[in-house]
This record gives sequence, structure tokens and C-alpha cells, in this order.
Amino acid sequence: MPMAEDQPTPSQAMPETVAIRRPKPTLSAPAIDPMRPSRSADELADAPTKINVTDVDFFYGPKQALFGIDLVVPEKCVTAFIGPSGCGKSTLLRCMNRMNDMIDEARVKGSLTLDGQDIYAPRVDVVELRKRVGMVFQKSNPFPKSIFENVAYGPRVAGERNKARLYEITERCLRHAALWDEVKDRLDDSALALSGGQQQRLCIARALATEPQVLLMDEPASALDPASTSRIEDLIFELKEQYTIVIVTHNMQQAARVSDQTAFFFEGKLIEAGPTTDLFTNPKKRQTEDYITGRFG
Ligand SMILES: Nc1ncnc2c1ncn2[C@@H]1O[C@H](COP(=O)(O)OP(=O)(O)OP(=O)(O)O)[C@@H](O)[C@H]1O
Repeated sequence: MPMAEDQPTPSQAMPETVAIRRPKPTLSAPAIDPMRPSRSADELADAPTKINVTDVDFFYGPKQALFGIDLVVPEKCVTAFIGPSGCGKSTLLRCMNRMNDMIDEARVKGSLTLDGQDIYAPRVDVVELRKRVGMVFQKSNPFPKSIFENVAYGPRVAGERNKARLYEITERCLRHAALWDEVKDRLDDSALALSGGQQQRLCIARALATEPQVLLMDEPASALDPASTSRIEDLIFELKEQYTIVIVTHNMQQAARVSDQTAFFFEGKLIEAGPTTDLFTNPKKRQTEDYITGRFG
């Protein structure tokens, strides 16, 4: 009996199980600026270890926020932490200068070292540690004082009384933070009169005044307009010649633009870390690929 025209012939009939092939997403290479080349994988591998994180768990009371984190932060490189909200990026950042000590019931297990020295050893002077490991926050937080006094504050507290020396430090740090030319004629004006981007650069200058070796930056540009963001990114590139930088960012393009190494976190675990170009173009883990291609997060 002839088959009806719209009936599939046996060879056209669908097999019982059909392999649905997921198209592989196109991973776009991060926009690497030739004027701001990131360190190569070899340079990263050769850089001395500044901070070493080994098997770190972190708890807010009964809630565990980090699970068995292992990470090497190389010296004079920029390491970016990326991942969806609540995955533990800021928690790990704050472990690096013990900012979490201020939170009741916060507890860290495992080891974090700075230049091979245990950051959590009982003998560690936390004030000294935070001088060596400075921090810049998402929202700029200048003191309600003059521009000069904001930068001179740290050295003053550390005992520097010589006005000429304080001025020297202030000028050097403001230059380093790419703010000097904009404020040199109004150092006695209130810091609160500066724009948001200028205030953030002032906070960076203030952090530099205590002569840190490491700068932790928690979404330093997320409240800024594109022009100010770009200035902060330029600044990060310049600062890594002298400082080790760890930056938390929600903006993957920013991580690609400014960092040498990227670490991707998910649900309190470090899924993958590696040279930024490799992680964005050739991630090893499926979760990383899904995140950077925008499937979730
Ligand atoms: N002070 C706290 N007390 C209790 N839980 C906290 C505290 N701070 C953070 N958490 C929780 O720990 C987990 C990790 O938070 P964390 O701020 O480190 O994540 P994040 O990746 O930096 O998030 P975001 O990108 O939104 O800033 C989250 O579940 C968060 O709710």
C-alpha cells in the first residue's frame, strides 16, 4: 500500500534518541589594548608570589561563604576576581588584609600568606598589615577634610610631623594617582567638592600614602561614569609597575582590559584561575565558559 505523502519514509523517520548538538558559543577575545598589554603566561609564572591562599574556608557564623580556595597572587601583576553576585569575591579580598576581622562570628580556616608570612598569625599587627595591604572601596569615602589632609592623614598618624615632608608625600601620591594636575592649585579645598571620579582617585592616593605593597580594590569604578572609569583603568595599569593589585569587578570587559590573571568564582568556590587571555578565550571549565559567554550571572 502506498504511503501517504506527508508520512515520513522509514529512512526519514526520527530515530528514538536524538543527539541535540549545542552550538559552541563564540568566545570573543578580550579587548586587549596594545598600549596596555597584560603580562604573558610566562611572566605570570616567573613573578614571585606575593599572596598565597591555600585551602581557605570562610564562615559568617554558621554560613560558609568560601570553600577550599587555593590561589597564587603574583607580585606586580593585576589579579581580577569575577563571578556572579554572592559568590565570595569580596569575602576573599577582605581576608587578604583581615578586614573581615571586624565582623562578629567571622572565621577563616586554611592559610593566607604575604611574602611567605602568615597573615593570620597571632603576632601579626593588623594595623601594620593594612598599611602593607591597602584597600580602595566601591564607594569613594574621602574624609571631610581638605585634599591635602586626606593624603597626609596616614603618614601623620604614622608619626610624620614635618610639613615639607608631608607635602612631598602628598604630591608624590597625587601624581601617582593621576590627580595632581587637577588639584595642585586647590589642595586646601574640601575633598568633598571633588567629582566622584576625582574622589576615587583621591582615595587611591590616600591608600598609596601609607606605602602599601598590595592594593585591594573592591569594584573601584562601579559608581563612576565611563570617562572616570577609563582613568581608573589607566591608573591601575600604571600602578602595577610598583604594586600588586587585586581587583573585584562585575564587569568582565574591565577584567579583560586591566588584569593579567583572572579568577572565576561560583558559589564560594574558585572554579578556575589563569592568565586573563587564556581564561577568556579558552576556559578550561564549562561553568567558566557559561559565565563569560553570558549564559548565567
Ligand atoms: N557580613 C556578612 N554576614 C553574613 N553573610 C555575609 C556577610 N557578608 C557577605 N555575606 C554572604 O557571604 C556570601 C559571599 O558574599 P560576598 O560579598 O563575598 O560575595 P561577592 O561575590 O563579593 O558578591 P557581590 O558581587 O554581590 O558583591 C554571600 O552569600 C553573602 O550574602
